[in-house]
Amino acid sequence: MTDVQNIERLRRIGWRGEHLPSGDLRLARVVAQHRTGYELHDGEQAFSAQPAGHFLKRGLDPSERPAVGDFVEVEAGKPPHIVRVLPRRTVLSRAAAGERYERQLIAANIDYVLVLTGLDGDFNPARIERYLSLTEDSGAQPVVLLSKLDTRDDAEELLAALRARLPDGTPIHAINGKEAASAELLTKYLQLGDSAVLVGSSGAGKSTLTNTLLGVDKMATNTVRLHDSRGRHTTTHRALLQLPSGGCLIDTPGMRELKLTGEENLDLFADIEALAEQCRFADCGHGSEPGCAVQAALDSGELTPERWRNYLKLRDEREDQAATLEARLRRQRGGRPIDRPHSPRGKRERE
Ligand SMILES: Nc1nc2c(ncn2[C@@H]2O[C@H](COP(=O)(O)OP(=O)(O)OP(=O)(O)O)[C@@H](O)[C@H]2O)c(=O)[nH]1
Ligand SMILES: [Zn+2]
Repeated sequence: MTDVQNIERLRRIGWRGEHLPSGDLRLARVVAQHRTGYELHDGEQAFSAQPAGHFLKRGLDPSERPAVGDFVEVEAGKPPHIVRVLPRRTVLSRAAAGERYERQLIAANIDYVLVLTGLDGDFNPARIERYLSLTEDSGAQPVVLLSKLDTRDDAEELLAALRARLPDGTPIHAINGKEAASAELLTKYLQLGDSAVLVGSSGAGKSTLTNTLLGVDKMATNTVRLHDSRGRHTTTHRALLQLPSGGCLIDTPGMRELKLTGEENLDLFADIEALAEQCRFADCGHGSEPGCAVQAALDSGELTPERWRNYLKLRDEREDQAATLEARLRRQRGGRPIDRPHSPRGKRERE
């Protein structure tokens, strides 16, 4: 049973609701997801749990299953069972890699998405924009982190270029993830009751930074290892850790593919969309049409070709994904998938 005291402890690991579970149910947070089940924490102790049968139903949208960061109701038993996922404050998701369209939850109930990129060969502003587009609908605040500040002398220039490229007000911090003093400035995002998820490609320095923030080599020594049926090691999928500063940090494994879900607005590129609105032709292809505002901005240098290319790439991907999502939803509703009608092309002059 979860009582008022337990609620206070849960607040220390990010719980914001007023909800008290009924009867014998207990409230807990999902801290890790393994192939064989979940690891939960109730603010006092960790314990393992299995999802109730209804979460395993075929065809269930994966986003309806418990994910790291979720607050869940648990029924006592051996093992305990997760019976309900409580409404999420925020949620970060992506489309899973692979043929089939599937929305995959990265983390739930997070306040900040820490987008980590190394200032070494990993540095790639287009990838940062991709991460920021995914973050846009999450409800959480993105924070851009650049690690490996110690590895280059021209970091200031890279930073200035990135600041100019990203929307005003996007927090950007460059750090040496190996040094506590350098990572210290991140504790403002990691106070008691705060939750943050750390994302970035493999090798960006996520584990290094996590260890530095923990102050001990916890990831290396405390990584839960499970044997799968073939006897190989499988490490935890994702894990939520409480840091000395009080906040909870969700570390994610490097994600090779980060597809948009199709629901993004691409707010990051609102200025480009506004530009395109000013072209003489409503359906301007932004090639060699007369009166093209995009070409004019490219010519004047107001818009850089890299940013324009990345916008087109993300926009096309979003559109493809949105069409796939629509078809999938239609199939789920029992209807036949219908191709989206193509809009008639041809030049129409704006009124
Ligand atoms: N010089 C320097 N090296 C760093 C820094 N951060 C990480 N590294 C190094 O970069 C390499 C990769 O770091 P990891 O922390 O393992 O990267 P990761 O993001 O956890 O990678 P995955 O576990 O594959 O997702 C390691 O050799 C780290 O020592 C930094 O700020 N400065
Ligand atoms: Zn145009």
